Amino acid sequence: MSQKLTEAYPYAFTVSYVERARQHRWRCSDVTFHCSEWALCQQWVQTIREQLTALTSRPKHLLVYINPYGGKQQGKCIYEQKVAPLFACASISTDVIVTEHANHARDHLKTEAELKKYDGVVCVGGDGMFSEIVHGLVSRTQRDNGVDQNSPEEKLVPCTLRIGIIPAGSTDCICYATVGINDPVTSALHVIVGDSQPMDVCSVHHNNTFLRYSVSLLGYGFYGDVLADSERKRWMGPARYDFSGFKKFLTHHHYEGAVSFLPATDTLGTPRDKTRCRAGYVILYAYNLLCKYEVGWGVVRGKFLAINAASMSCACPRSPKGLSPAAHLADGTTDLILVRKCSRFNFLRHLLRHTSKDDQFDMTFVEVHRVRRFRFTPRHCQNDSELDLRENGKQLFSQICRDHPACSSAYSSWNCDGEILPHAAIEVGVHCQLIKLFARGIEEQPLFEDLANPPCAL
Ligand SMILES: Nc1ncnc2c1ncn2[C@@H]1O[C@H](COP(=O)(O)OP(=O)(O)OP(=O)(O)O)[C@@H](O)[C@H]1O
Repeated sequence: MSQKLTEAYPYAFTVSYVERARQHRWRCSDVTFHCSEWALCQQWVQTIREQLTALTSRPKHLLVYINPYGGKQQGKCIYEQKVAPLFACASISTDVIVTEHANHARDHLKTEAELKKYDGVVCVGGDGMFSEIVHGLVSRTQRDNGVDQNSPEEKLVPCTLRIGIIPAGSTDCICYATVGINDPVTSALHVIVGDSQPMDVCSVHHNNTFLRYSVSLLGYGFYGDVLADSERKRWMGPARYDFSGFKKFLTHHHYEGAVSFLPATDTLGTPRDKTRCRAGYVILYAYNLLCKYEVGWGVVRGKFLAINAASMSCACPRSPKGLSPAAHLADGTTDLILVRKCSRFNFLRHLLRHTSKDDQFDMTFVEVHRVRRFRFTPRHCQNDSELDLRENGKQLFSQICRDHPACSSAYSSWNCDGEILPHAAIEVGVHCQLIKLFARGIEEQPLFEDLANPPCAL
């Protein structure tokens, strides 16, 4: 500003606001206003502050957990350099806990954390860290409300606190699927403006015992085998996923069993829709309303190369379409994808379609159902007690099975959001909108960005 103007307008204040950049990235920008009178300047500042304070959706106190070992071990640095200054600028106060061991955040949330003090919980880390927060928060909410998590039929109580993810992991799939990019500044800005994205959570039980929650992928067969194999090759770093994927593709194991499922009604669309779950997608009908239209359980028996349940698209930078491109984040359903035994060539065609425009479900050996609940029972050894694949029993059991001609590779493992489950026989129920994220879903890229997206002050 020229000196003349500065003399005429000596008082100034600066407003920080969110600006949209390319590929769903958000950035913080500033604009400075100049006034001729001090009183007028003060009036503006006070009015803007009052308006911002009146926005109840914006968090004022946050509990932050940082995993210092996630991804490239940059969590602490990312938070301190990129996120903390933005929270300070937006007058958000924080209590920060740097985790000291795995499950530190989960256990702290479950038992000690004074949740009433906060408007939300933020995790700085990857999908594993997010899963810890979900388990801690959901378990705590059920305990506080006297709900028994071990009962598969129990209706779980939704969590009131929203969860923010500051991506600092290796894959950051959940962040990618709910924001459209894994960028710490963008995620921090979604927290600051108080976005809210509800999300479904699947509960996984075995024999009336709670095992885990899942928000993205439950995979038996191919994806379970790849995870189990890659866990034994941690020393290889991220390359282990490619190595184990290739190895398991060549091994080409199939698994026999029965999948029973409760289909969702067609009012919720189908997994083969061309529409995608985007920001602003609203569930028009409450879960209870839909229940009375449910048809009965279906059963599919056979030999499967893969059984996958995708509660979200599972899109990530490696597979931009994801496992189930039309899956919704918060409609109370999961997309059950059954890949029957087929030739290696056909399985490869199916896998390759995840990276192309072609429909990966348009193949005779693939079927997909949008469901609310499902169960899987492996063909061999259907007695539940025999299905305990916990480490101690696993070696002995697989030895017995290998010795039995019909039982060679009878069991795979379930990959539950990147964790291996100890049982093959499981029962899964989807809990509609059990948690909320500081996100808004992936925004459509508008044709005329300036008109469609008015700026939003911090
Ligand atoms: N202080 C800690 N020391 C060791 N492990 C930790 C600590 N804090 C958290 N963890 C565990 O580290 C695991 C991996 O962390 P995180 O998800 O943040 O990173 P990542 O695995 O690199 O990323 P992604 O899950 O996106 O692939 C989590 O399962 C979490 O339980």
